[in-house]
Amino acid sequence: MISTSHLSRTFRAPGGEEVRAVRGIDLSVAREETVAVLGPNGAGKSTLMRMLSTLLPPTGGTARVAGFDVRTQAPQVRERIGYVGQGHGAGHAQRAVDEVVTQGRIHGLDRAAARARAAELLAALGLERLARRRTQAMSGGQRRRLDLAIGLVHLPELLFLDEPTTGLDPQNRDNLWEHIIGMRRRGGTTVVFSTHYLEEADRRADRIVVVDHGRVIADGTPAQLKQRHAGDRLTLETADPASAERLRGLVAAMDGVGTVTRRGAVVTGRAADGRAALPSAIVAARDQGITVVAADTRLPTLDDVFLELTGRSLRDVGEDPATGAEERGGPVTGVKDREGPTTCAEDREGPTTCAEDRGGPATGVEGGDRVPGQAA
Ligand SMILES: Nc1ncnc2c1ncn2[C@@H]1O[C@H](COP(=O)(O)OP(=O)(O)OP(=O)(O)O)[C@@H](O)[C@H]1O
Repeated sequence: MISTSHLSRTFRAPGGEEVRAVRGIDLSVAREETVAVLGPNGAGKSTLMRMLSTLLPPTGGTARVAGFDVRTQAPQVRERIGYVGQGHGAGHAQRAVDEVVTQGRIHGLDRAAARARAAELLAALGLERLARRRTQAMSGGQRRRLDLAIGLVHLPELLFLDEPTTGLDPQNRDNLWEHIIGMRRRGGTTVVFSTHYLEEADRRADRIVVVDHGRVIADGTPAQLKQRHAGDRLTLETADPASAERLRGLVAAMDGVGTVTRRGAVVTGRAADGRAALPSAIVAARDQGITVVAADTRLPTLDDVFLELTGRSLRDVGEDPATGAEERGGPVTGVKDREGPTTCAEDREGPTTCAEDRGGPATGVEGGDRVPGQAA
């Protein structure tokens, strides 16, 4: 469904400085796969997805999406994909339901089908009661859900979702995923999404691609990545820091154990097989007269993988999914500052013309992050 070769994108910042946002990515995604793209802020995730969605022309390499070249066959690609970016896709003045119906009509649905589909989506995303509200009077989280309805209206073969659940409360996250899973089941939709919520990637993705500094640094199923890059976690607690320091030395010398650290009276380490290493560590401690007061081994999490790969924890840059974000009110769903001013003449029924100040001319709705009139 997606195949890229050395795909690259370099931006030229106003001072002439080159920003190599994506540096030669080779990626393939099979039909019906759900792939999460993870990476720290500024890693190149959005740039990659925007190139694959034809919103941004690559400056190097090639990409084929749904069988077509993103550079030379953009209209064919657009007919087959849905893209929900980080900016708002909805306009300002229309009522929510009309936004979705209009987009459905652009994609070739007749009025009745577009209305039926809009009603289904608004219900699935918890917007039923807001269907007649004007978008400018909706909260950030409500608009985010409307953006998703707009991106899903034409049942695309391939769906790109750039941080789709940022700004949604836990219930709406679940509603959204239930809807996506239903689409997948019914129509075999392929899904590529980025997220800062590792737990979401772990739970929803068949495969995870970790991007950093514009390159793919890991690619595999969640289980493979945990196995390859993290190893089991060992934790042993002693009665005091001095004995913990002695225990740290013992554990570090054990076969199949690495990265052993101590904090206070607690020693932690990585083990290829935690269940085998834990009893050995306890026996080694006992033989040296060290009392272990608590011991534990657990499977690695994606956070461990991420830390191992990038030296950073995604918890530092993402938000806690459990807290929900609608009430926070921050511009989590807005277009990022660095996008700078984008001039777009938006004509909802016709083609959209945009001039992107830094990235050269684009044919997409840059500011609104909507793939324009695919089926027009
Ligand atoms: N239009 C632009 N002009 C100049 N630099 C840009 C532009 N768009 C993106 N960049 C730069 O390219 C790099 C990759 O940005 P990108 O938005 O792809 O990262 P990301 O992984 O999606 O980050 P985030 O998690 O914060 O959304 C960053 O250094 C960013 O500042």
